[in-house]
Amino acid sequence: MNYIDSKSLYFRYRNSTEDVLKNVDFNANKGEITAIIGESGSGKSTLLRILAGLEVPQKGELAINDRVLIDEEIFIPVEKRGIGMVFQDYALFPHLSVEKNILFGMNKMKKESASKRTCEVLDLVSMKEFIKRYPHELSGGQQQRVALARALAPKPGVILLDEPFSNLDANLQGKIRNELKTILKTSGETAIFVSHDKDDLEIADRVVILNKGEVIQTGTPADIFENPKNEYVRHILGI
Ligand SMILES: Nc1ncnc2c1ncn2[C@@H]1O[C@H](COP(=O)(O)OP(=O)(O)OP(=O)(O)O)[C@@H](O)[C@H]1O
Repeated sequence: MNYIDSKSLYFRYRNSTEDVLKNVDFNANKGEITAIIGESGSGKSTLLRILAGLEVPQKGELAINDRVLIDEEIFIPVEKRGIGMVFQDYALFPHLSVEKNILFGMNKMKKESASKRTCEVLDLVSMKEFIKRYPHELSGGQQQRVALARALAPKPGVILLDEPFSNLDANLQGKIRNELKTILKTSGETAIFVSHDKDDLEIADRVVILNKGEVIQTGTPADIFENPKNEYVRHILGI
């Protein structure tokens, strides 16, 4: 069975008459990086929000590591899923230092272990010397790494990233992309990220292409580049 296993997800926003996700099956293997890619409005962020527990699908099933999070009877809310999240704007607490931002997510852990883990994750993202700084004293790329460290700190098993590269300038994007891959692979987390940029696919083990709320194609980046299913996929890949 897949580490993340979802079946027939349907989702519609409350004030809308249209399904934003239609019959979406989404799977991911343990320790792999999956990219969700598609045009603006195709439902990428909505799918990520459903995996996180921030939105409730009208229909469908979701299990992570054999634990049912959504089915006809069960809905496990966001705070009980233990999933790490990194949002577009990094969402660091501005009034807390880097250290306190990271400790925040480990409030149930013993102080000593939490401090040790904070150093460990800051080391992983090469930000150890910034431990006492505040978010406004960091560049966009550094804030992104702190946000990543915060999400990784409790060892969540699954980490979700919404457009992790979109706020960085083009020069930085390539560098951070490769760093992110190394960090995620070192941590062993199963990672899902949303993107609209085909260049981001180079760090993915698997790709899921969405169009108008439907999964059009899934596979390794090489598979998809070699055998694009239709014109839409070609368009997304820029080929
Ligand atoms: N809160 C909301 N209420 C109603 N409709 C919404 C809401 N949020 C998003 N939508 C609609 O749902 C659809 C999918 O949105 P979503 O944000 O998931 O797309 P996306 O692929 O992530 O887009 P982008 O690349 O622009 O971020 C869009 O048509 C959008 O207008």
